[in-house]
Amino acid sequence: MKRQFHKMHGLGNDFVVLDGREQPIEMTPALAKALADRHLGIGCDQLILLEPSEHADVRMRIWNHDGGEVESCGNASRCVVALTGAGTLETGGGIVEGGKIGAEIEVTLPPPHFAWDEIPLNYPMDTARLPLGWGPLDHPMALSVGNPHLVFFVDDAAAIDLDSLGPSIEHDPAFPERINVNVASIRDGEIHLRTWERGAGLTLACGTGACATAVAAIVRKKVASPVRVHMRGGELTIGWAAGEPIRMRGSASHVFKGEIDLEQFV
Ligand SMILES: N[C@H](CCC[C@H](N)C(=O)O)C(=O)O
Repeated sequence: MKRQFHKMHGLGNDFVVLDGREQPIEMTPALAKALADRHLGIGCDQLILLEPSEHADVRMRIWNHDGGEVESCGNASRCVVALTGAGTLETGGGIVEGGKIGAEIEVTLPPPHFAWDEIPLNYPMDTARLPLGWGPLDHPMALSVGNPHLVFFVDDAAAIDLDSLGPSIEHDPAFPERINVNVASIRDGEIHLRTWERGAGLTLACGTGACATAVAAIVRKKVASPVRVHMRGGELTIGWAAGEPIRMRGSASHVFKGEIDLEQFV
C-alpha cells in the first residue's frame, strides 16, 4: 500500500519521515534498512516513524541506516518539531521538548547520564576519562544523551582517519550496544566536530553528537555554555549546565514529499 513520506535533513544529516499516527505502519529492521538504502530505496541516514503517544504530542521512533532501532536523534527531533508543530516528542531516550525560535528550531534533551551502566559500558570504568585508546585517539569521555557517545578531544579533528578508526571503536567489545564516536577540536572557544555514527557511519552532522561533545567540553572546562558546534553540514548552538537538560538550536529542512509502496520491500 502506498504511503506518503517526507524527505528532510538537519544540517545534511538526512531522514525519511513516515507518519503512522492515523494509519499504523509496521516497521521492521529489514524495511527500515531497505527504505534507507541509497540505491534500492529512498535513501537516508535514519528512518523516522511517527506514532501516537500517551506521554507527548507524538512518539518518534528512529532506525539507523543499518536497520537498528535506537533511542535518540537530535537532528531528526528538530525536523519532527518543524514538520508537525509538536511541542513534546516521546523517544527511547526520554521526552524531548521543542519549539520554533525565529527560523530555527530549539529542542531540549533530558539531562545526560555519566554512569558506566547507563551509557552502557560492558564493565565499570572512569567514564570521565576512559582508560582506553585506539591509535591516535585515547582517554575519551563516555556519556549518554539518550544514546551512547564517546567524545575524543584532539588538536585537529580533520586530520583523524575516522573512516578507518570509527568502525573498530563503534564495535569494540567495551560497548555492548555499540557507540557513536565523536572527534572534536576546540578553536576560539568553539567546537569543530566530526562524528562516526553508530549504524550510519560518517554523517554531515550529528545532533546528539554535538550535544554529547558540548557537555564533555563544558565538563572538562574547555568551553563555556552556550557553545557553537561546527560540523561539515553546518552549525548548532548547544547550552548546558550540570544537572540540567541539554538545549540544542539549529535548522531543520524539508526537501520534498513523495509516496512509496512499502509492500515492494517485504
Ligand atoms: N546514530 C545514532 C542515532 C542518530 C543520531 C544522529 N543522527 C543525531 O542527529 O543525533 C545512534 O545510533 O545512536
